[in-house]
Amino acid sequence: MKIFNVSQIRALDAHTIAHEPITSLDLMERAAKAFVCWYCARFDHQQTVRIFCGKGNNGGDGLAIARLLHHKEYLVQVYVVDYTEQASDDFRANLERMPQGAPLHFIKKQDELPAPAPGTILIDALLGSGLSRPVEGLLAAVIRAINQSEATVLSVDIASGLYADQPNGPEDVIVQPDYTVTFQLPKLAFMLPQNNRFIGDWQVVDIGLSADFIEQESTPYYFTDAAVARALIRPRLKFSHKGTFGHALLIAGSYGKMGAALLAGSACLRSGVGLLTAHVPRCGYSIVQTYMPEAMTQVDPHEEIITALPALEPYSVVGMGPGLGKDPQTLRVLEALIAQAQVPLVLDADALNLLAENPALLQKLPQGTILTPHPKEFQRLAGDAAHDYERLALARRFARKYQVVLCLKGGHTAVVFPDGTVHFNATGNAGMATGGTGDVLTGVLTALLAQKYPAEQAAQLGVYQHGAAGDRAAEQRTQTALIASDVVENLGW
Ligand SMILES: NC(=O)C1=CN([C@@H]2O[C@H](COP(=O)(O)OP(=O)(O)OC[C@H]3O[C@@H](n4cnc5c(N)ncnc54)[C@H](O)[C@@H]3O)[C@@H](O)[C@H]2O)[C@@H](O)CC1
Ligand SMILES: [K+]
Repeated sequence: MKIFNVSQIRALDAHTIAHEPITSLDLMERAAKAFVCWYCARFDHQQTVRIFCGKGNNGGDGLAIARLLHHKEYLVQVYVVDYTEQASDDFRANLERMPQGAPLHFIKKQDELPAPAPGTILIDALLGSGLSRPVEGLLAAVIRAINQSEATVLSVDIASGLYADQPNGPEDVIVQPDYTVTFQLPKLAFMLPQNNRFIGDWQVVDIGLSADFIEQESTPYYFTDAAVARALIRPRLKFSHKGTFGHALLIAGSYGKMGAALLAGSACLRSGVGLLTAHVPRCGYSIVQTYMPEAMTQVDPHEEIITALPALEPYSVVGMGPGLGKDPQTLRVLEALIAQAQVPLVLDADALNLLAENPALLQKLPQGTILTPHPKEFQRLAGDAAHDYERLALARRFARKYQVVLCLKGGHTAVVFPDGTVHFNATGNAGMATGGTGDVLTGVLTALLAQKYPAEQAAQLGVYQHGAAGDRAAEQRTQTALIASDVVENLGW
């Protein structure tokens, strides 16, 4: 799925209106119906709905939603926030369509706001993607009141006050919804952690905007949902043998951190690899042999850390990083690996920290390398960013410059390709913010590269499946109780 900026969204609306063709008013009606369909599947007639409308097209949506819910005999109260003389044509048209007897109120001053009523649902249709400046005055007062109420808050298209494709200021007044129901395509703002409070649980509803336009319009931003991920999966053919699925080498672990090697190794085994060899310090020998009988174990000469690179000939991919530590001898191994590898690499955790401390190595990374930093590791690699939009720009430059695939881990992990395109991931949950889940991801990616998935697709599919396994694990155990080995147990596609 593509993610468009605001001017592309406007062009998409205009193209649909001109070429379907459809009037903008009918398109608004379609959007309102899609919202109402989503709403009626979740909320019953008992709950009063208060709909707050601005005077642009987002407000027009709100009026149309109010009319449709009123006809369905929901208990609707409509509040038009009358902060300006100007109003969009489709807002006016929907105001005229408002049925006689529908409870319609105009708010011109803050003291005309309704008193909070527990148990109501608030629909926020004040401002949508047309936001062009910080919210002030009466609108800001209404947004503050919405945020202070204890009601369930639903934003139409996007939270009022939130920019769809650029950073807000720290003082901006923005609705904090429980849900955002957005039209046709997700917005870039939904992908970024800094907007956490202003998104809620977001859902896309289809309003039939031009598929041709969406297909042809180019964008650097994409969303990897179930359909995209499914299309990436390669079937395991009947006459395949273990050689078909590659032989992975995993260099991981140190004294006290063998768990990281086990998590990465077991995830690799559960992700379809043909053969796995784990290269671990001597202290890890019986640990690995006992916990992962399916893996072969190669021991390092050193008791506690990795100090030697094994011969690379047998392997179709090398994963390095989980639980390594940053000993200078381990750095030598990373240098040798980067110099000698003729196969793709997955570098994670301390391998990334070693890279950050020795940036000359970045230039030498082999084609098809995948790096999997969390935000702190990325900061060490690429430097500071003032906000998430800047971090994203930094990530795109970094991936282009070093021709690597970057998995910037987070709520919607950003998989950045060497061409600078960004593929945000749909799956995963906050239960996965716990030690070891990153090691699991390293194992999954290593297995996919072993199976000859190109690095871009390995990263996109691996990140998706890792998150999907985490979602299944959270369903079984709750997010609170989820641990990294539950993610391994739930891998599989
Ligand atoms: N164009 C279309 O065909 C469709 C538009 N739709 C809706 O239309 C929305 C976009 O509508 P608009 O472009 O009319 O814009 P909005 O409804 O988001 O905003 C209305 C107007 O408010 C003004 N404004 C911007 N920032 C402001 C601020 N901080 N304080 C006060 N006023 C401010 C601007 O002049 C803007 O045009 C979408 O989010 C969506 O909800 C949907 O009906 C689907 C179809
Ligand atoms: K809104």
